Amino acid sequence: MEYTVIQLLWSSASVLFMYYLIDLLSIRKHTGHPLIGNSWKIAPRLKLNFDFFWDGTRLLQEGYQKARYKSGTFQLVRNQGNIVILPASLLEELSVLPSNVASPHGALEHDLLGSYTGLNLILESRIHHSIVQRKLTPRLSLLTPALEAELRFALQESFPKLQHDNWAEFQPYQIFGKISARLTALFRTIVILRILPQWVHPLVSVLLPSFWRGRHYLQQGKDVLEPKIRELIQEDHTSTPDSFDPETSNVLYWLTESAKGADRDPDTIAHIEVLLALASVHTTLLRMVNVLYDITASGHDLVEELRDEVQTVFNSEEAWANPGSYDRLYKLDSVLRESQRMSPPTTLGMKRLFKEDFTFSSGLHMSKGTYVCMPIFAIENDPANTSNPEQFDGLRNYRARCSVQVNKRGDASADGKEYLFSSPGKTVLNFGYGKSACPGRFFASLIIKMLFVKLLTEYDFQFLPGRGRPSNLMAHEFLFSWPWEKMVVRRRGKTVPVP
Ligand code: HEM
Repeated sequence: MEYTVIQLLWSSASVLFMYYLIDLLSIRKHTGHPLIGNSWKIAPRLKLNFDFFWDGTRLLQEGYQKARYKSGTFQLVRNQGNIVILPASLLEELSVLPSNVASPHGALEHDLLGSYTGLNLILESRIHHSIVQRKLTPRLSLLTPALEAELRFALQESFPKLQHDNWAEFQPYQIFGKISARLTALFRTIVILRILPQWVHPLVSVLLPSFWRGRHYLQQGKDVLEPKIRELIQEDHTSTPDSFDPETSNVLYWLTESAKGADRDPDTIAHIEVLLALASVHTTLLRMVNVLYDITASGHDLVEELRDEVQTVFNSEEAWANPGSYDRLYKLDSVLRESQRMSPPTTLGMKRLFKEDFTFSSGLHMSKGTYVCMPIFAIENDPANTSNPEQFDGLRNYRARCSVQVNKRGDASADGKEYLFSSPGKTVLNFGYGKSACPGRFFASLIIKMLFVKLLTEYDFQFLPGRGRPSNLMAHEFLFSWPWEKMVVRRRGKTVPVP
């Protein structure tokens, strides 16, 4: 009996040792790209993954600084496999590679642990991208009045008992994220699973409450949406592109209308609708919370400057009736972009999975199956690209935009558009770059501005006594705001008449 136990222990130890050796070999699989953060040469993947989880931003900065003067690439280790970080000089070439060579969705599915979170559907369908690009964005001005009404209602519900001059505690994340709170359960599953080795995912995922909550919300979403989708499929409607109809101007309607072939199925359409909410809600919520923190931390002068801008732009009933007025809030737009520079949803971007071998024009070779990305936070916050990067300067982009207009007066194309929140640039990659850049960025820009027009004109905000700007939390490359952080708010006495 004792002999059997010892034998069992030896066998288990041998299996673990073999696993460790194989793992160690696989860690060094992309020769030619230096491993960053690997002070201990025989560190197991679990430790290297944990280092990245805990200290990712610093490791990426370190790799970026070292790589700039060497081959330009470096490598980090995750449980899901190694990632190769490419230099910014390859941006143009990478961004035009077709998805059968370097797939953004292959990388995203890999990243978000698709099979455990239900996000693998993005690989099978492209409809979520085209809906936002072709149906939502062209209709933004038609949708603006309805969005304003929705926002007014939501704010009334959230801050119901505020009196002028009475400060009240509130939780920005909870209020801004009422609708999104349920879906963040999917994100929690991703973060927890990514700490653990890949082979334990099938077991651990089913033990995570967030996994079941995510599944439950996905199922709940589907249960609510499916009967309506079935009805829409049967009725075979077409929406009117140039007028707003509260019944038909919505994503569900557009999805049903556009879905063809295998996509034209209630389960698939409902799944896509829920995933779209996930793509949009978490990212916009993070921006709303962080812009409020950044504006409050900047102090009275910035707040007043933004209020003056709102007053100047929305100076008449016609201005309020014109959805394009939000596009003229250049100072607020600048704050949004600056806030996203300092606290982006992720510090890595331009993620691609190579589907076949490929050699860049520089001679850099990528073998099939290589996961690549760019250190977008490190690139944007390099002093060579942004002066005083550690300082939040809300009007930085506004001034840059104005100076382009002044210096290139007479050149109609020099409108400084490249400094707008929704404009990706070679060193500003938070929305991606090129043809696969986020199609929802114009919508995000509009709704965040709408919210801040209301907040700035109708409310005053402060941090709790003795507290400064709340810090964000980082896990791997992802940024999170503490959901229960509190601030104080009061209703303003004198307000711009907001409809
Ligand atoms: C501040 C808010 C947002 C940020 C920072 C953001 C960021 C991103 C990024 C980095 C990508 C990947 C681009 C690439 O592969 O190069 C992306 C894709 C996408 N985003 Fe956004 N996004 C935001 C808001 C939204 C909103 C509001 C919507 C929907 C209305 C949306 C819908 C999408 C869709 C459909 C994709 C494409 C996914 C795919 O191709 O599979 N996003 N976004």
